[in-house]
Amino acid sequence: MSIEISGVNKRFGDFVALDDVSVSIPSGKLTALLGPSGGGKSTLLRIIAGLETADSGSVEIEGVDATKLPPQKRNVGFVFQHYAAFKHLSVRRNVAFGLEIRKRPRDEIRSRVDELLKLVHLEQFADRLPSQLSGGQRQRMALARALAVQPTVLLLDEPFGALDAKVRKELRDWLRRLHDEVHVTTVFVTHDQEEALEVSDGIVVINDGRVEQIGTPDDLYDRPANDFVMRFLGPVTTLGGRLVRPHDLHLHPGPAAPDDVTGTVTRITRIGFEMRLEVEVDGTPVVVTTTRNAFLALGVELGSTVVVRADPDASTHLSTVKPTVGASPG
Ligand SMILES: Nc1ncnc2c1ncn2[C@@H]1O[C@H](COP(=O)(O)OP(=O)(O)OP(=O)(O)O)[C@@H](O)[C@H]1O
Repeated sequence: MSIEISGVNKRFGDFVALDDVSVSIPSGKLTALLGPSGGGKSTLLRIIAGLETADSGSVEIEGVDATKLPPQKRNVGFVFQHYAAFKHLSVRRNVAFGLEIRKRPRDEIRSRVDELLKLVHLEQFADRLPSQLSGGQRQRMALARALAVQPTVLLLDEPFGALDAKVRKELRDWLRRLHDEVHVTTVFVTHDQEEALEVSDGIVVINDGRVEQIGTPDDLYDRPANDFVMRFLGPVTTLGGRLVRPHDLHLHPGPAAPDDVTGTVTRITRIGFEMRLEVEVDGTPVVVTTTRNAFLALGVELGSTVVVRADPDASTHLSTVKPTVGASPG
């Protein structure tokens, strides 16, 4: 294990930001800290970086007790959402900065920076100023700069948070490919479940200062530990007091077997290749998503009576809150 966080507590005044957090983050992997805003993700990342100190507990990085080490002695690279570049320095000089202050030989700096600019696909922009780059290019420059000094650990705090959806998605694919090339232990903070599911090897779900679950994207999606994780990781709907994913529900034309749940189709929406149907069951709307072909084969329309059945392999959770209209999130 590369980063061992044990029993970390952090308060800001009376407010408990982290409550007895213990997490093992494996070497060479891309790990997401995922959770809602204010849950404590950034605080945990900053404690790993040494930018914040824990009230109690310890942080070990590659076998070294880093709990009391200042940030510069932890050998971590850091990239924030709003990256502070040196405005008057070229992209090349920005990337070279860490190597220059470490007084590395000029030739070494040049070849290392060339290599990094190639890695982040910014070779042709080496002589531009940061202001002449797009937001996505600037974040790539920030990553190159953080990687320049060969950190043991790369820490990214919502690195693509300020970018528009399309660029975010491109950069997320790019980060995954970059990681497959360099394999540096990387921890990144995100509140976007899709980003975490798509990019990471492992996910730590953090909410209200506590770890809700740790696992692979598949573990979390298919076997959520509780209804919070189930809700946070993808769309859910409620059927018979249990949370279930709308795509794990199937509709069948009647008549029903004795145990079947029947309802009336009250809404039909087409979302791209998918169909989203609301079926009112005992006065509560249940959301079912299906493919367009399956929908057409079913031959239902508004007002049709249908049977709603959950896939026998579906993961479900007892709902601890009152059913709400529609699926959430997404
Ligand atoms: N320096 C500070 N002083 C006081 N409160 C703080 C400080 N830093 C963070 N907090 C509080 O601690 C809580 C956790 O903040 P943190 O930034 O870790 O959350 P987060 O999960 O990263 O959320 P976000 O995605 O919004 O950044 C928040 O309620 C925040 O207001």
